[in-house]
Amino acid sequence: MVDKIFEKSIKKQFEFDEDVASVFDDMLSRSIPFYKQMQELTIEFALNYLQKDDTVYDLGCSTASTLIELGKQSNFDLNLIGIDNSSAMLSRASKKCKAFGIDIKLRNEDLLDTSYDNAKLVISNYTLQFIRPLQREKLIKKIYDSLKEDGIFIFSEKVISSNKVLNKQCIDTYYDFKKKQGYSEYEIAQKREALENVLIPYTDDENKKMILDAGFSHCEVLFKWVNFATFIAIK
Ligand SMILES: C[S@@+](CC[C@H](N)C(=O)[O-])C[C@H]1O[C@@H](n2cnc3c(N)ncnc32)[C@H](O)[C@@H]1O
Ligand SMILES: O=C(O)C(=O)C[C@]1(C(=O)O)C=C[C@@H](O)C=C1
Repeated sequence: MVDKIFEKSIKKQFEFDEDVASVFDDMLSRSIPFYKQMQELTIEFALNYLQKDDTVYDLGCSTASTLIELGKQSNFDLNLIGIDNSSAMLSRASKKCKAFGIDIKLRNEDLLDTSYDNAKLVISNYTLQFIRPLQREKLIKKIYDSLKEDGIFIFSEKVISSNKVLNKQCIDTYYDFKKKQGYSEYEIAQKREALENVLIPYTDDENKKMILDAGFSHCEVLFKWVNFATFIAIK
């Protein structure tokens, strides 16, 4: 279904409810520049590290697109686990898993309250930005602790620049991208307002610092378009 959520006046903050879930795949493909390419890179790099029966978590898996694609592209069995606290997202994820015949354990849990064990790889694309900063640091530590010794964490985030002028240019360029994807100025403004204080982006350096502070030995940017970045961290 086509994303028309912000065509009408919205009075509440952004949430991953039934309305958003029903258009989510279209929303992501039109709101995140190079979303498909970022997902392909996530999978390509994931497969560099994975072996038969490894455990992979996708934190904030939404409709399970990434795990389904990973399951399709892997030549061996993996223990795939998707976690999300939106039942609307997970009911779509479950239908897609059945349709594609991919075995994924879907867990309806809050990322902050659950535990992850024996992970070889943790993926979290465009989800940490929705976790409050103090909780976010704790979550990263939990991810670090859950990873095996040679574990990998791949994550993507909307980012900001610490240079005010450049930051404004990045936001303008992003809104031009959205206009080219068919979103009106009104829809863009409405969504910006709904996301205020809900989506809290860090700079690239803040993301890297948070990762290294948690104990990871290495972190770098794998892919970046203006204000959207994919990082890889090595335990
Ligand atoms: C932008 S979407 C992620 C997109 C997805 N990773 C992908 O690449 O298709 C963010 C997801 O995180 C979930 N989420 C946000 N906060 C959460 C939390 N505290 N616990 C569990 N899931 C959460 C939302 O329900 C939503 O499905
Ligand atoms: O549309 C925006 O302004 C965005 O920031 C895109 C974004 C994201 O980065 O997660 C915001 C909310 C939706 O989950 C989909 C995409």
